[in-house]
Formats: sequence, structure tokens, C-alpha cells
Amino acid sequence: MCPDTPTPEPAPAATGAPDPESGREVLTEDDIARALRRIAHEIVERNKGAADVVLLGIPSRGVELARRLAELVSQIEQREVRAGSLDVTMYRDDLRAQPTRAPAQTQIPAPGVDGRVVVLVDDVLYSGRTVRAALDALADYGRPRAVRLAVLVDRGHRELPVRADHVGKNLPTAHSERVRVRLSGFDRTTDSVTISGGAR
Ligand SMILES: O=P(O)(O)OC[C@H]1O[C@H](OP(=O)(O)OP(=O)(O)O)[C@H](O)[C@@H]1O
Ligand SMILES: O=c1cc[nH]c(=O)[nH]1
Repeated sequence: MCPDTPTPEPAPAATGAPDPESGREVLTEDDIARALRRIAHEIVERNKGAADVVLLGIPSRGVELARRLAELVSQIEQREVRAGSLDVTMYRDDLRAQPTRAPAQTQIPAPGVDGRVVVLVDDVLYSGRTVRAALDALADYGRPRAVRLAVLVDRGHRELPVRADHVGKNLPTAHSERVRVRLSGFDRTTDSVTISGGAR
């Protein structure tokens, strides 16, 4: 090497390298907040208010999303709109095929679901099997006037005739990919949606 040749910089430390666990971010905290605000407005518009609306989140992260949506709808309508949770574990059609899961909590806000508009809320819609199980679970608590579905992400690949009424983001994905939703309060990190895996 000629004496004037600058010493090569050391190879950069491996910072910023994609972490295969965390995946590629497709929705930021702001995107999620905007999507939830839009869905809240859609719910109010669709129901001409929110007098009869009950939001039920499907564990796990659907519960946190339902809580946030109820807060937003309450702000828009200047009246309290309540959120609860609906566990679907024992109603799943893949109960035996999956590792054992501990049932989560079902909490139906008074005065129940009879005659009301129930908005089921989940983070990801994929095969549609969780939603099918939720419809079965809900039937044990009464007969809503209507049941609607709000999801933060619809990633496609339905296996059942299920369609969401309110979608934060339609996300075309490969079967082999995994969509992960992280929510502050639940995951103790900032809100994000990431995609990981898939064919290289
Ligand atoms: O449309 P599907 O194919 O049923 O998939 C969507 C469901 O999968 C995820 O739940 P998961 O079972 O991973 O549990 P989690 O909510 O505790 O993460 C997600 O939260 C939805 O509830
Ligand atoms: O990618 C997926 C599939 C099902 N459920 C999720 O949360 N993510």
C-alpha cells in the first residue's frame, strides 16, 4: 500500500442490520393512530351515532384496540361507549391441532348484547377462523341486532366467508409471512405493525 493511501475505515459495526425477529415495519405508531381514528368515524357514521354500539375485543390485542376505539367513539359522540372482551379459545375449530392455550377473559359490558350492534375488534384478519369462533362465542351471550367486524390489518388468505366492515390497512402478504402487531400498554413498546419471514 502506498504511504499516502488512507487507512481503510474499519467495517461498520453490525448496527441497523434487519432483525429477523422484528421484521419490516409496515405501519408506524402514527399510521395506527390515524387508522383507528378513521375506523372510529366509520363506526359512528355506519350506526348513525353510537347509542347501541358495544365494542368487543378478541384477545389478546383486539381487547386493547377495542378499548382505544371505544375511547375515540366516545370522544366523537360525547357519550360513553363501552368496550369489553370476548374469548374464543374454546370455540376454535383447531383446538386440538394447536398447542394448549389458556382461555382469556370474556367481559361483556352491561346491559349485554341483546338487540345491540356488536363490533368485534381484532388486530389481524387472516384465515377468518378466529372470527368464526367469535361468532359462536357471542351467541352464548345473546342475540345482537347486528354484528360487525373491525380489524387493524387484513392480510388476506381467507379460508372462510368472512369479511371485515372496517379495515385499518389491507396488507397483501405471502402465506409464509407473519404479521405482528405490537401495542403500547400491551407489549410495553411503541405501536407498530411488522411483517417478517416469507420467501427470500
Ligand atoms: O384469521 P385467523 O387465521 O384466525 O388469524 C387471526 C388471529 O390470529 C392472531 O391471533 P393469535 O391466535 O396469534 O393469538 P394472539 O391474538 O394472542 O396473538 C390474531 O390476533 C387474530 O386473532
Ligand atoms: O400473520 C399472522 C397470522 C395470524 N395472526 C397474526 O397475528 N399474524
